[in-house]
Amino acid sequence: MKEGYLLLEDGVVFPGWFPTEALEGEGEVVFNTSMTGYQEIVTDPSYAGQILVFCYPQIGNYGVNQQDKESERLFLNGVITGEQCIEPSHFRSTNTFTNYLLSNGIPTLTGVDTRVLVKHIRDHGVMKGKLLLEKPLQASTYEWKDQSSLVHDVSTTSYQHYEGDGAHVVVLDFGCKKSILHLLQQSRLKVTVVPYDTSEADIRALCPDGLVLSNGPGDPQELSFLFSTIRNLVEDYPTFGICLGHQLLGLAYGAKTRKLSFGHRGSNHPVQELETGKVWMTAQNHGYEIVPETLAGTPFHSHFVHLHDGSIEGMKHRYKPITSVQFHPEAHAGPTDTSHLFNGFTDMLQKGESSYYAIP
Ligand SMILES: NC(=O)CC[C@H](N)C(=O)O
Repeated sequence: MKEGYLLLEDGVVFPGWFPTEALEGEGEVVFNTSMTGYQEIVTDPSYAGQILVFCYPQIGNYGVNQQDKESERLFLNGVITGEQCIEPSHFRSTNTFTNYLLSNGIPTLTGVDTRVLVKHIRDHGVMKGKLLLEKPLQASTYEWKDQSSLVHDVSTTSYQHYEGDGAHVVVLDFGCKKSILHLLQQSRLKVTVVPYDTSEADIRALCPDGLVLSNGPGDPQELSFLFSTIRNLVEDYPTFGICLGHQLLGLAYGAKTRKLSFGHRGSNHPVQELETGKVWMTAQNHGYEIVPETLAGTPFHSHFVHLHDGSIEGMKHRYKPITSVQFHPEAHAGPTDTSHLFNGFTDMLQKGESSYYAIP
């Protein structure tokens, strides 16, 4: 153990400990309220460039394993916890959480008063932070860089093909979680994952029956060079957008996005489905939202809303088979209550667009 510090961009310092190996790091400091699922969370590529604070005080109790990762590499820039378990207990565990992070080059600070830290972020909004070995100087003496090209760093660089005997779905990979691909494969779909900047002509050449716009890190507005490609494609193919994919759909049709003060990251976010009035518990990990008023000029209806702050959590095209969710129906980590949305999409691909019902 070695003393270490989190310095926030606003100058506030949180002391803690670097366990075994002291790696420094920097990134946007965000928090997740999930009590379990830490391995799925740290392997979600949407956290690229961020320092993640776990609200739940004790992390690592059941170790890490070969099955629960959402990507092969870890893309986040740091992890902050109250306490990390060094003697995990689970029949599948192959390593401690701490060693898993460090062997993947991820800085981690523990022994931090995460309750005060999370309250600070809730009051002042997410901001950049640095994990430092030496007692920090004034925040203004450091350089605070903006992150860019995050999607470029996490997307596949070549086509990935997965055989299946059903319809063919092409996944635009902005940082796709593995469990999204698993759910598509479970429906026996043939799946092709393509780099996020694949041209419209190349995607059409794959003769898809449908498209998935995946989750991914960073500000969706940075991908403005893709908006016309996305719009042209989704006009012709049934599409399901997830999280970043949902935001890109909105932007492609002229809606606007903005940053939430402290984001939605956790496994117990209630959303209401407006057509039925039903409330679902969902897994979430996003820092941006579609500005509700700007949906008015688009052919989309808001389909789900967040019950904490009324933000848009899903939308549906008025007459084309295009739907999207801001939350994560694939869960991992989190509740699987909305996994039926995948079946809705895959059924539509198998049975044809006529099975899509528009909102009157
Ligand atoms: N999980 C995601 O796809 C996140 C989308 C986007 N990067 C956001 O933070 O809002």
